Amino acid sequence: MQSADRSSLPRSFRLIVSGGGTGGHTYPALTAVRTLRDRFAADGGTFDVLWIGTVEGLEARVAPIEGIPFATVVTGKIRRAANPLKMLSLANLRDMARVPLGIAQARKIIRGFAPDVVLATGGYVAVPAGLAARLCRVPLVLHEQTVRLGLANRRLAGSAARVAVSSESTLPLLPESVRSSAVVTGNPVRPEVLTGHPGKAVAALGLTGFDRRLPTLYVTGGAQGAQQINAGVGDALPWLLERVNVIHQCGADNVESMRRYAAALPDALRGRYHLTGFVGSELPDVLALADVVVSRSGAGTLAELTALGKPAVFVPLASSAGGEQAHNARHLQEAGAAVALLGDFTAARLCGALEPLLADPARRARMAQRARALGRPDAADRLVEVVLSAAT
Ligand SMILES: CC(=O)N[C@H]1[C@@H](OP(=O)(O)OP(=O)(O)OC[C@H]2O[C@@H](n3ccc(=O)[nH]c3=O)[C@H](O)[C@@H]2O)O[C@H](CO)[C@@H](O)[C@@H]1O
Repeated sequence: MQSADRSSLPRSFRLIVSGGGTGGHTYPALTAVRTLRDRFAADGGTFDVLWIGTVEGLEARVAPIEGIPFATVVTGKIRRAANPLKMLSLANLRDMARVPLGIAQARKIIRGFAPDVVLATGGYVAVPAGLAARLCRVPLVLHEQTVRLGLANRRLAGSAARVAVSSESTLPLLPESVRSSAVVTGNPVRPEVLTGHPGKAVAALGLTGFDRRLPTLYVTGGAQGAQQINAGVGDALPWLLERVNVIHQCGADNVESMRRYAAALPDALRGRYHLTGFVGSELPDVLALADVVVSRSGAGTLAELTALGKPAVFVPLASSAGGEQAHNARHLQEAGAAVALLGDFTAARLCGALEPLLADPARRARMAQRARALGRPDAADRLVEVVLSAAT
């Protein structure tokens, strides 16, 4: 894939970025900030940035680690319901009432910082920040990770100067008024995710019991872990560990319950199983070590696995907005880039999907190649071009 054409940079640029809650919204924002920072540093220009997030979102932990100044606003979590009347629950009404306060807080922050552009990457916090950008007449750029616009971006689309989307298939789904300003950038992936080293994962995680003659499977349920995947993998462990080493990211709250599966394993197999709540800075190395991945099909994970070219078995979260994860998984399956386990998930179905992949390295290689063809390693460059071009 061709890399994005680079425009010449202004002498200085001030950006407010807002988005977060989960990794899916936080990491694209972080990657865009880092990309701009690097480009201005290389060019000798000045780049100032401020992140507007919530106290409880992942962004509140990520921004300080990266040295990004961080300001908080309150916001409301709007809970979806099939019946519109149920949207008027007490919790929703209380949360909706918090949005105007969040807008007022964000407006004050934007006035004080005077950014050239506000970039919003979704999540509840993006709503007050995006609406305040419009009130302050600052150009607003939206980035959407998923195929269908998320709730926050749907609310903000009418206020945006530019909308950056991750997939061509999003374009026909956009409101007509937004389509003309939309650009397909892809979903930015943190660069370090692409440069992991298998040997470092072995050393960092102490995988001394792994049998290096066998392939390695990485199981991930997203940052919180997925109980559905955990139960299926737990039941399948004796079968799996005869054929593959397993790194299982199960969510911090699920480690104790998963330990009982490990305890029941024969001694000969136990060393091939590594259980962890969350994979932190060693994620790139774990991905590099993995020959096959079993995962939820959230947009962030998908962007990473396609950029790397990893054969995957997806177990979509059935309750994701508009069935978005099932749509993602199906899309990759149709391209021959993954297997999608839609509907009931059982250990037997998981083993059935994995068996041909574990047994046949050539089959894995073909799937990896098709996955890589869907990856967009230059998405961050493309997104920052859109951000820079939105400045008036
Ligand atoms: C439950 C829900 O609403 N999920 C949505 C959420 O996904 P969510 O943020 O939960 O999941 P994503 O797959 O988008 O991103 C997860 C990110 O966390 C990282 N990670 C995960 C586990 C771990 O141990 N360490 C780690 O670093 C992954 O590598 C990835 O970068 O936002 C996505 C993007 O809008 C949507 O597509 C998902 O449907």
